[in-house]
Amino acid sequence: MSFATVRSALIFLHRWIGLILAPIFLVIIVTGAILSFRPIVNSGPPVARPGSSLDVVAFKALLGQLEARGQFGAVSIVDGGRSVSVMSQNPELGGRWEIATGQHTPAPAGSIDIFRTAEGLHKTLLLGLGLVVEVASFLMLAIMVAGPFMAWLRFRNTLMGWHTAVGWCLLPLTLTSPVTAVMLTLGIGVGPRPELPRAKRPVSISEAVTIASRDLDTTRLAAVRRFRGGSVMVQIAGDGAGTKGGSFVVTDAGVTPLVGGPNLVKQIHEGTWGGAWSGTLNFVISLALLGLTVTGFLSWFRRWRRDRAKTLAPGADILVAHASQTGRAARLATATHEGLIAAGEKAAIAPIGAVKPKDLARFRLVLLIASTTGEGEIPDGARAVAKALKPGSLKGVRFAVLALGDRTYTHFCGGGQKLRSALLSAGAAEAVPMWEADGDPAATWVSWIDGLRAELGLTCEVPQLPPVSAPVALTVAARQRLDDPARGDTLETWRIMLKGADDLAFRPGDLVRLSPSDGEAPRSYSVGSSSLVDPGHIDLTVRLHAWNGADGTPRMGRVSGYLVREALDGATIEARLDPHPAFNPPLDPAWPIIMIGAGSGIAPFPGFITERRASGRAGPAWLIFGNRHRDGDFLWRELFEAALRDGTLTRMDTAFSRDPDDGARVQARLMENAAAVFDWLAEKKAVVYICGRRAMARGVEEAIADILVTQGGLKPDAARSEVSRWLAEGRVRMDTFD
Ligand SMILES: Cc1cc2nc3c(=O)[nH]c(=O)nc-3n(C[C@H](O)[C@H](O)[C@H](O)COP(=O)(O)O)c2cc1C
Repeated sequence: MSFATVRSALIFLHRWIGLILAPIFLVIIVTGAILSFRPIVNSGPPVARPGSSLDVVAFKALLGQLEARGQFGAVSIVDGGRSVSVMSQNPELGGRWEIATGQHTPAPAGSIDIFRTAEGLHKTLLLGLGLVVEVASFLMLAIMVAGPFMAWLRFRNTLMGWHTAVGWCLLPLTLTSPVTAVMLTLGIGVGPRPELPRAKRPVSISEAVTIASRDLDTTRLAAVRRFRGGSVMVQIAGDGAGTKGGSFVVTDAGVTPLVGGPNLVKQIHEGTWGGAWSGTLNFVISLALLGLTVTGFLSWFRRWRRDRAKTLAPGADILVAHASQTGRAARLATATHEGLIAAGEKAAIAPIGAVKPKDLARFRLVLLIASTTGEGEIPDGARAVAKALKPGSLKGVRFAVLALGDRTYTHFCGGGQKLRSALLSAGAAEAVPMWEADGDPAATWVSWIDGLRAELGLTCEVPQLPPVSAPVALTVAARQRLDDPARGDTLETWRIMLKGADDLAFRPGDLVRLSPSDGEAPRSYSVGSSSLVDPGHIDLTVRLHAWNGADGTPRMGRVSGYLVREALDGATIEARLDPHPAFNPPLDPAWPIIMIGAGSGIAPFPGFITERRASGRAGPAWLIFGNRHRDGDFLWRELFEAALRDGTLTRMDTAFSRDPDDGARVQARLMENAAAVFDWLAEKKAVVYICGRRAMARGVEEAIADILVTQGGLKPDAARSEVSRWLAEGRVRMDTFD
């Protein structure tokens, strides 16, 4: 059995035992805290009554009267021997009695002996449930011992952070209470009980005083109370001058001194071994235990509430799901959902990657709009879905797919096809055949909805769709080589600044799509500027795609070759400007972000920085950039260094894979800074933007999952599905290319 398996079993037990027994733990801990005051309150000098003596005859007469009236459990001599304090539930007996006159001062109405009540609750829950308390002590000890195996000690100012820190740092202290409780239950360290003479019949308190008078100086009587097996315990006070007091057990057969050294385990448990200060220590322990119970419960409750909030619209029976890379499928799904709701259907909407398979199975109909990315691949946020669906898990679910694609790619609508196969393998039934949209999907989408209405009897109002992307004519306004060719093996990369005829609306991360006239696949370039700062210019970072053909002749990518070699200053470029909301920076510039870019994947981030700086209230931002050489291709170096100086960037790390003194890639930089990355992810709730080659993005995704394992204590599977969920929900965003 691996450590991870043991650990997850411990986590499970810790959580569920803690939760189920929380009410009992709370009773035991709170009453323990109250009882810890007993040694503090009672820490005066030991019972001794110098000089005074009790009028035993009058005392016995009073006892006789009291016994005639009813039951009572204990009597103590107070007021220098002039009065007795009687403990009884019966208000006619409880309170003070003057011995000489027999005058009764009842205990104030409603008064309860707080320590006795607390003790009753602490030991038996006041319901005779001593066994439950004993079992709870064992389980409390077990979950406390399991605690440190669940998370390493790290200080974080969160509920769980405090829970872990208190659990770790005060462990030796907090363990004392349950350990001594368990020892007392098991009789460890308790020592043999004194042999007591057997009582033939129970004795009353007054009888016991009479029997005790034969052997003991009862004028120094301090207290008398009922004891085990029908006996009575008598406490005799010392005289403060040599004659010691003591406790004696009285039966009908005679008087036996209660001997035996102090029971250390009991004293530790009760905090009586050092008087007031050991009581105070016990109080601190109780507070720590209380803190652990409350913080543990509250963090579970918060997580439970968060998970519940994530449950898709509970009454819905139709799910409009989307798998979208650049936002089109998501926009169409939103419009579909709005149309269904407007027509009175009960529908929910979600990115399919964010829906758990068991939640998917809840819907009678799933309408999936899925695009394709890469070479016929499923969009990043939905990639995990295909793997997560188990055969047969979607029996009874019907689905319909609208696949978005572009026929200029080899694997037309490959993403939609793969997701369709995954749904079929999971046992879902296809309600209508899959539709495929080429290019702008608006018209196909409308026909698809018509088909759903006709074939499935769905009602759906089709809203007017805004155009997906706008054709624009852009002029090359300026060009600047970003790498340093003098360094040899850098990759030729250019900043190309484009200008529109009019002001344009765009955000960093949007895409400028260029379609070569010869039918080759279109290429999209990330916008590295923001119209919120300068609506007149679009900045691109373009790497020349160059290689040697089979015959050794140098070749160039159609689009990048055109941009870098042919479209010189003043040239006009026909393009489309595609919004890419999935890769725009957060609208709130104060939101923390981590930007990870490698090579020309840095393209959108100059725009992120510029937009956040212009807002005047940029939150924490961390850039991790990788390329070949620090000297040759640290793209946009001046801009980022200036951003570090002015605070727009909080932190910058670089990885130069071909520098002898570095050699690392961005993934390695993440792993080296795992604790900080975890802090940004888990505490700052940073959104992660990853831009670059697909392989790099996958490597970063794995590094993040590793960090959740090493820093967050997740199991590898759980960490991977957490990252998939983040991808689907937009906490981790990718803009990748091959
Ligand atoms: C980088 C990239 C790769 C693409 N690869 C394919 C592909 O292999 N097959 C295909 O049919 N469409 C492909 N497309 C086209 C998209 O699927 C299509 O534009 C779709 O409408 C985008 O929808 P989305 O915004 O929801 O991601 C690709 C688009 C981009 C930007």
